[in-house]
Amino acid sequence: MQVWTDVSQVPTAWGPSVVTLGNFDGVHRGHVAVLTRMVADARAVGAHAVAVTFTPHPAQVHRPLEAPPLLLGDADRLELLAGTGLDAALLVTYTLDFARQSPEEFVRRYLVDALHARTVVVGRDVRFGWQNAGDLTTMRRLGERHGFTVEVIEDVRPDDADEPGGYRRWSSTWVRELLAAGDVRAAADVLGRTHHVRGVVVHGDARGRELGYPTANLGHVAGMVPADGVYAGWLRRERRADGTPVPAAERVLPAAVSIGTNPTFDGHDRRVEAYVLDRTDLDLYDDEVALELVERLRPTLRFDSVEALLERMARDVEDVRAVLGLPRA
Ligand SMILES: Cc1cc2nc3c(=O)[nH]c(=O)nc-3n(C[C@H](O)[C@H](O)[C@H](O)COP(=O)(O)O)c2cc1C
Ligand SMILES: Nc1ncnc2c1ncn2[C@@H]1O[C@H](COP(=O)(O)OP(=O)(O)O)[C@@H](O)[C@H]1O
Repeated sequence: MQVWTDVSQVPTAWGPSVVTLGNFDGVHRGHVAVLTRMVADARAVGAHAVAVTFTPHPAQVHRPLEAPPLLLGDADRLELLAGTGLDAALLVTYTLDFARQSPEEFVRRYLVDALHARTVVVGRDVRFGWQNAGDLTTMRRLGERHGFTVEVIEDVRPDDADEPGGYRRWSSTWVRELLAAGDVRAAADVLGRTHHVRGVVVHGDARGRELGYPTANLGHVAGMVPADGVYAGWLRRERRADGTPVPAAERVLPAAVSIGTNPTFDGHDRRVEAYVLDRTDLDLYDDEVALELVERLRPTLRFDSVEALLERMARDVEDVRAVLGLPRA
């Protein structure tokens, strides 16, 4: 998949294209269903499939105080978009200047002149252009003027959509709610994969090693951090600080993940840290790692003594083994 960060980077001879617009935060099952179908349609008519997407999230520009936490960082979002088979993604830097374009200007510059859109795929509730002035009717009118068709995508429903109790459409909002409640299992059902966060390993309070549980502390976490608590998961070593490759057998390691302020030690900062089971020999400092969160085991607790915390951590580790299907120690 080609990635352009500005419309000027689109090759002049690019196209024809089938284009869709969206934030695609989380690249959840609804997004994937729409995008894979769009890719198939584009292939069938010999066109390129392109997604136009934005960074930062428009809500962060227009309503920074109310903007939702993003499920994924840009790198992960692009990687998952690439996985759907898209030929290209145009990652537009979203600024107030960009937002000031009229619906007509945006469509002409981006969809028509640069991407040579033959088909534009949108949801029924699409809004675009300054003050969200453009809607589906506007897009259809612009399509007639500029020679593209508009395809409206209906909700792709979960298989059990007709179950009693009704259904809820797959959405980024739903995933955020589930993560805020710590329900990473249910979030995985909506995402179609295990949720992960990513960061570079930084120095913590140098206590973990003394306790017998060294933990890799994540700095600058990308991706939505779920509710405080202890989680079973996997630590994926993605990039070593010195650029040397990680041996295949050392890439994905079982981990007990702690998210919280370490109240037992009167901590204040919220930490995201992971203990790799049965290892004390790792050096993860400055490595980029992803933490896949499979199941929440318990809330974060304030223990009366370090011994009580250690006893509980030993149990956590056994719970992690059970969740991940690893043999007991
Ligand atoms: C599996 C696991 C469970 C944990 N549970 C708690 C907890 O319930 N309460 C708490 O205060 N700290 C908890 N911690 C965090 C420890 O307090 C923390 O790892 C320790 O203070 C080391 O900090 P450091 O990495 O900054 O050196 C947990 C850590 C792990 C790995
Ligand atoms: N099993 C392990 N899980 C996580 N990190 C480990 C492990 N073994 C060694 N390490 C290394 O030890 C560091 C954590 O040690 P710790 O004493 O908790 O110090 P700090 O919290 O100050 O970084 C990690 O960043 C990593 O480089």
